[in-house]
Amino acid sequence: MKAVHFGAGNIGRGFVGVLLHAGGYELVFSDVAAPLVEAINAADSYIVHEAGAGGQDREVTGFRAVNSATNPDGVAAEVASAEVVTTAVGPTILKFIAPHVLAGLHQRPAEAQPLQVMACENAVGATDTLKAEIQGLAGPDWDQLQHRAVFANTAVDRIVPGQATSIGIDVTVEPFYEWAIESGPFGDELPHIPGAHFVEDLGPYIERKLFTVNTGHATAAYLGHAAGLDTIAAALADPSVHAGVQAALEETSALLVAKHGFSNQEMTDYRRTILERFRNPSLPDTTARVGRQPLRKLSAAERFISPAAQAAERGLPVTGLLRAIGAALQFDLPEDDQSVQLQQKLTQIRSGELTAAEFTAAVTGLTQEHPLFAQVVRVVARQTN
Ligand SMILES: NC(=O)c1ccc[n+]([C@@H]2O[C@H](COP(=O)([O-])OP(=O)(O)OC[C@H]3O[C@@H](n4cnc5c(N)ncnc54)[C@H](O)[C@@H]3O)[C@@H](O)[C@H]2O)c1
Ligand SMILES: O=P(O)(O)OC[C@@H](O)[C@@H](O)[C@H](O)[C@H](O)CO
Repeated sequence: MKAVHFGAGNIGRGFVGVLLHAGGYELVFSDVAAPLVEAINAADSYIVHEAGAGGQDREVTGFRAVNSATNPDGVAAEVASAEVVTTAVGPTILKFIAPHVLAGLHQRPAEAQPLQVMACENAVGATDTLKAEIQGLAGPDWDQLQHRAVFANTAVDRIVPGQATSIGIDVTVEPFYEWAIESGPFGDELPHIPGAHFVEDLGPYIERKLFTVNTGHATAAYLGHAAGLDTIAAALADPSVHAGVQAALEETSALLVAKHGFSNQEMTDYRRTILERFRNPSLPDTTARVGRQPLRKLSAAERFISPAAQAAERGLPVTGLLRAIGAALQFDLPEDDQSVQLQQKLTQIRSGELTAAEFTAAVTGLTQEHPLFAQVVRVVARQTN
């Protein structure tokens, strides 16, 4: 059995790769970073260090890497003969993966078992996004190709911070992980991934993950950064940041209870576990990494606006989420392109070239009629006065 995994970065090697290896798949990483591809091909094994209570070292073997920028034909051939394709590249990169999967489907024998495709990104319906990109590129050929693959959405959870270059392709991760995968698309042929759990309805799982782990994480990052703190652990040790994270998460929990029927106790326990994970002293994680790409994080389907919009529609409180959104606007990091773009837009508001309402509509996708719109406009106006 072979799995092609796009994106040999932190979560690719430290989570998806290690579980696919444990499931018995031969691993083919595909990436565009030439030094990384070379380093993977120069190694016979790498170690995933689980840092923290109960953590173990796990060895991954049986892998190689193909550079999709310089060898797209090689990647297509690997996809054509694989059982599984996974991605961990970031939701905005999926459109660049689509041509490679499509080329592989073209070459795949029509009688082969359908390729099992799963995008492992922090986004609702990431595999659907990838499928739509592939289908769009295929055009009329899709009628004939669509039977050659099945597409399942997933929710992945494991904190994998930025890695020290000194450890090569080894990866330091937290011991905790969760991988929930939609079962329906596979019929009786589930992929063999030990530790993953297959669920009929992924909706509650992905929203609970994105609106708790990622909302809490991003709130800690933005409030922490605004307070001049560089690590997530330091941010959570600050009473004001901690209170801000608690407030935002109590609001998203209230939404998840109302929408998906989780119990209050379940959500209290889930939040407690997550805060302990964020504080893991063995896992240095930075406000820069967790806050990366603030424009993505402030977009409509993401960890702040989506839960806040849904809460506002139900008349639930959003004060904590609005404070987090205000802190996100202060994320000013020259090495992060989206932070630079965000600060440029805020400068345009200060100079009168853009209004707070125009900014809110463009960045969050909210319309003027939405019950959250005016509240976000006020936050933006406060940050730019
Ligand atoms: N790190 C985490 O804690 C974590 C946890 C859960 C989910 N995720 C999600 O996993 C995804 C990846 O995050 P990460 O932290 O591993 O990032 P990362 O930057 O460490 O890894 C991304 C990799 O994708 C590669 N890449 C970029 N463009 C590519 C392309 N066109 N083709 C192939 N490879 C390409 C990059 O070179 C890099 O190696 C994101 O969607 C993230 O939200 C991350
Ligand atoms: O990867 P992002 O940029 O969507 O979010 C940053 C972190 O919150 C994220 O990578 C978490 O570490 C991860 O989602 C934990 O499962």
